[in-house]
Amino acid sequence: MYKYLDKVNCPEDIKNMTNEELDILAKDIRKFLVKSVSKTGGHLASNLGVVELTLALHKVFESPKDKIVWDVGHQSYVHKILTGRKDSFETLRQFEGLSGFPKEIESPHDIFDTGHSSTSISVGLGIACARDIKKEKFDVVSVIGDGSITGGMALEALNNLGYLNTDMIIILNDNEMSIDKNVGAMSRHLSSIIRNSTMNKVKDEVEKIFTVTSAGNLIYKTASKVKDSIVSQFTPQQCELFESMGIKYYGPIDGHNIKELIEILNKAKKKRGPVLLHVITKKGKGYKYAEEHPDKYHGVSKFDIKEGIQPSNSKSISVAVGEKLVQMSAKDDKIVAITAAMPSGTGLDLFQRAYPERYYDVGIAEQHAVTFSAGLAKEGMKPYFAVYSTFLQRGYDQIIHDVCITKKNVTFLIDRAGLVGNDGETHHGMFDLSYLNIVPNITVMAPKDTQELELMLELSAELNEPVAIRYPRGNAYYLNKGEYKKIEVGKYEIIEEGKDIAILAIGNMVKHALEAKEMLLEDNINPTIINARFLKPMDEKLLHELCTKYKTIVTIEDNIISGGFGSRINNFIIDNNYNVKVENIAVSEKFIDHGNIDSLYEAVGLSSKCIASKIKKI
Ligand SMILES: Cc1ncc(C[n+]2csc(CCOP(=O)(O)OP(=O)(O)O)c2C)c(N)n1
Ligand SMILES: CC(=O)[C@@H](O)[C@H](O)COP(=O)(O)O
Ligand SMILES: [Mg+2]
Repeated sequence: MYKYLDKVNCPEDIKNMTNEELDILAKDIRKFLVKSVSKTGGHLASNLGVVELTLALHKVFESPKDKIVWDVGHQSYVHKILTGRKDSFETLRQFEGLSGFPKEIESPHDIFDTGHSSTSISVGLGIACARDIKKEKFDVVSVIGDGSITGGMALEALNNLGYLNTDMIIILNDNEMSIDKNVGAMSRHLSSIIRNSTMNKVKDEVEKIFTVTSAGNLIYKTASKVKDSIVSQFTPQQCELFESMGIKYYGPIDGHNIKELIEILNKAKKKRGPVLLHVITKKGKGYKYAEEHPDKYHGVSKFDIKEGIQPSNSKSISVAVGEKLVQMSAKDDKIVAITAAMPSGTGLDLFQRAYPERYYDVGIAEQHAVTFSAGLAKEGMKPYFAVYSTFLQRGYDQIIHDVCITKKNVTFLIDRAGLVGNDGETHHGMFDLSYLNIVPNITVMAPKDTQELELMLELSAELNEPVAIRYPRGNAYYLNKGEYKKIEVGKYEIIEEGKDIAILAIGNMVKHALEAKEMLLEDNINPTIINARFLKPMDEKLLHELCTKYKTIVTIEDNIISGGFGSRINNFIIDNNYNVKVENIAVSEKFIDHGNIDSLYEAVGLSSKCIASKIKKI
């Protein structure tokens, strides 16, 4: 099956391989990646794009003495294959299996845990500065994509790096893609460099002349000589973007030419001060479907290699949100939609197609997205910022400072709220109920199912204040339980009457509570099930009734236990001196690993079975 891959178990195994052997190994690795990820799911296109780059890095540098820091880290599978973890790939992103991101606990070669984008230059600079204080000698390389470098943190780090003039190398892996097509002025500038580069110009001339005359050899040597000038003289090319910050720019460099990469990296090692290598790669390289659709093959579930990803007939909650927002926008031309580089993930790609003039993809820039939305609201627009819960953490100060203090009319569509599963601790949206609980002036709601989510979207359109609607990752689902009519702010819903115990479940935990009730009925326990639609404002009237009528109150939330929905109910009970027993069922105060969502719910005690057994114990 593989010519060389079976002999490679650590970076030392490739040190003496020739470029031709490395090219064959690259083919092996691509075959392995497609085969393995098609079985487990994971990030495919980004990894296919960095095979030669990763081989060259491990050929030239001595990891882990030299530090290679991967930005986001979704493209670190090749790095993991080369550093002794090839045989664990069938456990990729599974519960207690290999992580899909760099993990310090997994290998000394994983220098720093990543998952959120744009952190690698800050990390690299910190490591390099510590190295210099300790007067140690090793190289620091941060590998960052053209999408991730648009993140504010990366620009802050570049500014500081140029100022400190620290010895470190930045590899800008430019495939002109974020998850979807990359956006922004930086991306446009970098693409213009690629288009105008001598590398491409020479290539075009050679191809043009080569096809016209038979003097191919002569012209071919000329071309390689010109291309070599970037490599041999290693003179920084003009790129104001970085040079103006004191960062020496070299590029564009062919990110699939191992020979060129190794030569350039060896030269970069010898340079003093900050060096940026602009490496051009193709996202999805080597697998036809991924080359043609790098966005669809960015993050994949299991698929058939021959057929490729087949369209699924189930609709995601995000698509339902996108459809509803499009529908609402037909009647309200003040609605504008904002995403931070996640149009397809949040369903806003539907909005972009319907109302391109009222749609903004700001790049991987959540802080900017929040305050940009506040600016839009200032002038009477009705901005909807759709963002994953975990990534909204990046814009937390902006939520307080720019939206809530002056009650700007911004609605946050918080997608991937709660545990997300295979992406693990850097991606679980398990803090938003807590981090919003303490912010004044914002209404926070969570629907029991997708139909109620649409009703909440309709309600948000009538409100003129900060609003957040949080909903989980996954396919649209419909409980057909309880009522589905216009929602009143702060009103919970009694879904099923019972006795002795009142269960207040919020958001997707209503479904788990109803399933748990089915199990409890077998033990003659018949709890009342309340759909606590709002983290805040609370339904105080109903809470007073519940605390008078029931001896035990149970709260359930797909969120960390500290400071979330349950703690809000606890405060109500304490503040009103009710003598009721309270049980908060939530994610305990620790970070939760990756794994499929059902095994995680089981592990943290949020599965309906765990809920039922906890309530039985009460
Ligand atoms: C703060 C943050 N926002 C959004 C994401 C989601 N995300 C993961 S990878 C990615 C695109 C990264 O593009 P690029 O850096 O160019 O890497 P490529 O996949 O093209 O190699 C995005 C937006 C994230 N990981 N972190
Ligand atoms: C690496 C990254 O942050 C994204 O690719 C993320 O993994 C997408 O998550 P979903 O699969 O939930 O859209
Ligand atoms: Mg990219």
